Amino acid sequence: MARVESLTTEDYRQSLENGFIQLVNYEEEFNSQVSQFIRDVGLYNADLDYHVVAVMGCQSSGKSTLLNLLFGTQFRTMDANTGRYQVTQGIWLSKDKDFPILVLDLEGTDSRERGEEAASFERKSTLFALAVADVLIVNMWAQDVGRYVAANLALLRTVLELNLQLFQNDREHRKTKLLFVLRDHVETSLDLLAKTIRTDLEETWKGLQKPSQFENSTVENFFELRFVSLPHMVLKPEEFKAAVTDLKNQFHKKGNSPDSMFPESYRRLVAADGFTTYANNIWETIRSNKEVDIPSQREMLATVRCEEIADEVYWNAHHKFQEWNEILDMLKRNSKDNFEHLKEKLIHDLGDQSWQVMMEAIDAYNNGTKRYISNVSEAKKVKLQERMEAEAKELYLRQLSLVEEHGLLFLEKELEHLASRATPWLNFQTQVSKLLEKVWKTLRDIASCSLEDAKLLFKEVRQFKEEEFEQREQKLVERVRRNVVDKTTQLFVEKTGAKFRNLFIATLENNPQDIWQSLNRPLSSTISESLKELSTCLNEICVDEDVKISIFRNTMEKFKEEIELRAKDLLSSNSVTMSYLCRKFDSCFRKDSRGVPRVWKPGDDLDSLYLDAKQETQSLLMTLSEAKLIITFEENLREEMAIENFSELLDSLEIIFEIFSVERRNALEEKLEDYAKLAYTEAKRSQETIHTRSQIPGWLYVALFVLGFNEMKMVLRNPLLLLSMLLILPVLYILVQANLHHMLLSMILSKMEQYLPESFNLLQRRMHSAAFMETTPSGINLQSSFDSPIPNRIRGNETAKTTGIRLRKPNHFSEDTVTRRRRNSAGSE
Ligand SMILES: Nc1nc2c(ncn2[C@@H]2O[C@H](COP(=O)(O)OP(=O)(O)OP(=O)(O)O)[C@@H](O)[C@H]2O)c(=O)[nH]1
Repeated sequence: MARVESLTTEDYRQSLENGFIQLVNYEEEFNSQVSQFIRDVGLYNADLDYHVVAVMGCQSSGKSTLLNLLFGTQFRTMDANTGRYQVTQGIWLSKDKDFPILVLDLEGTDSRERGEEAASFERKSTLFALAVADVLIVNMWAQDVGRYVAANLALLRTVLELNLQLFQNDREHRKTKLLFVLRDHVETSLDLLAKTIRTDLEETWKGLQKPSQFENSTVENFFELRFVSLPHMVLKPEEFKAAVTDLKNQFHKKGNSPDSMFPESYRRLVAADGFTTYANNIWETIRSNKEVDIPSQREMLATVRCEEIADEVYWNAHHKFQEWNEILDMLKRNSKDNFEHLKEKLIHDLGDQSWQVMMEAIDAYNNGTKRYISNVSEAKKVKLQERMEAEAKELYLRQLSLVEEHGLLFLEKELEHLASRATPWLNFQTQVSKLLEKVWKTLRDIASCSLEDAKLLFKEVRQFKEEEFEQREQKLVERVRRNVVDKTTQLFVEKTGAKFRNLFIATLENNPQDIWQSLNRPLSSTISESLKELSTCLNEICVDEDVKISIFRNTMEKFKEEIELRAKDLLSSNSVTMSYLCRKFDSCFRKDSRGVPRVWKPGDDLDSLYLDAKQETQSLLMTLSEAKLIITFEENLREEMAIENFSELLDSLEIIFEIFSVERRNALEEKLEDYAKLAYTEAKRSQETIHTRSQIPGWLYVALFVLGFNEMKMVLRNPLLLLSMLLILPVLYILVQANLHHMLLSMILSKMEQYLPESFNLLQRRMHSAAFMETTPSGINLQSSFDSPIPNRIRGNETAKTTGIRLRKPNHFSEDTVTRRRRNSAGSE
């Protein structure tokens, strides 16, 4: 892990204001804010269009002063009045005031402050400067040249040695410009000084142990040597200034001229945005005393930077994907939205748009990584593309899933609505096709891409989702179709059951004895009709042929069950069953062969009729106990139902089931027995009553006439009563002529049966009372042997006057006597 330092915000702000920042501090830590500094000084996007200059030399040799003058930087310099001391510690970074030049100010090589560590830091900082800088300024006092100052010779040896180590594996052999700036130049010609330094360098180079491939190489193979002298800054300030200006101009000269300070071939090929990473890696390698391998460092840089750039462009794309994801989240949350609304809110052309976002990211990546090792950047690009594609596919799939889920919900709701209709089969398949078309259209519209690349990218996802939707949609439709089939079948079963019930009731009423045989034909035609209609409905529901056959099979079974259920239900109540049995018994016993109610005459053979009727009724009970129906189908029915291939399906259908258990049948028989006995008793009594009526003596009629004479007179005198009599008498006459008077009489008598004895008692009482009455003008004397007549009362006299009858009641006439006589009268009857 790299050791890094980080400035406080205030320190960083101050650094930025000053225009320089400490790249490596005294403790050899790399500053993590260098990258931000490069951004803030506007060099981050310079790509390769920038240069790096580093200066090295002895402490307090005017390095910072020179850099400030050449590049307009503001490195701190020593104040001569306070004595010589180390100003620059570590490595400092600044940028040319006007040009894309990064300037590195290195700590003095012979630092007193560092003591024994100075040599070590000198090697590290030199190695670092050689690795990153196109131009390395070697700052020397002119008078030290050729004087074999130990510090200078050591410095040159270090430079050569480290450069060899650094670039030994670099096939490109990027040269470094070594610019010797000879300060306080006074007398010796520059050429002579330069020659001296060159000789020193060559000698040192010869003395170096070189790898075999560089055995015959020279210093010039690795360095371009350039020499500049500056006059004494204090003694010849004007000349110094002019020389500095001249040098400054050389640094700022544009183009690739031979005298240019920054030839193209010297570039370190590190894009500005990767400088910090590169510099950090180099420094960390140096600091940890590992061998710095420039090619691998470049590869490492490419790896790091390509990854950084890939990340950067990925996040840009990701943010766009995220925006779309949020739209989908919102749509998912608002699941109440109906399907039409959903379609409006969905992201249209998501496939194309995602592809464009990815392409923009790839373009940005290509642009950002074009300066890095191509195989590294290509490898990273593949990964970036895969990452974005995965996200785009997920997003695309999410949207299709949303359409799928909402589409299925919509379909389910609409299909349930179709199924819930009173006639669910009606246009079922047509409606289903319309609904499916609607959902499929939305799905396809949303999935569609116009860009060929996008089509290709999302092809698999689209296929997967369409297949999944197809399966789910089919499952749903089949489920609802099954419901509709069940409902339709049930409706037909119930309809057929209801028809059977009516037929059953009608047959029970009319022809109960042959009930099952009588039902066969109408029931066969009812079932055939139902099957035909069901077949038509199934066609509307669009049921497969083989499914249809199984539906017919099931329906036949259901028909059987329904018929059994209906028949049992109809006869489930004993009272209902008894009503049919009683009716049967009555039709045999109480009615004659023409169905006319019998009037029991004395000569009728009640016993035989009773036994026959009972047998007939028991036979009906036996018939009703077990249903035996045989349904036969017409030949052309299979053809009409288009199931010719299933000849066995519409063979005759036998429906056999038990209606009454043995226990229930026994119970019914008992009830029937009771009913028959009662009917027999009634009939017997009725027969006896009629027999009694035929024995009424003739004098009774005379008595009735005499007693009713006054009433007759009253009728004849009253026009209203007379008119009523005139209406009633013809009716009575017709009844007598039609021989219905017996029946009427029988009915009246049977109803009045209980009152007859009382009537006779009353009549006898009247007759006895008549014995106490005076003889009427008509000459009839009803006076009896009673001794004491009833005392005349005003009301009695009045009544006698009105009716012409005078009532006389004996004193000893008591209730006991009436009762005794009623009993006698009833006994004689
Ligand atoms: N004689 C002379 N003095 C100079 C020249 N340039 C700078 N100085 C002075 O030398 C002293 C040191 O200058 P700096 O620029 O701080 O030297 P430095 O090499 O950067 O010092 P460190 O960073 O401490 O290594 C200052 O007092 C400068 O004024 C020059 O060309 N000639």
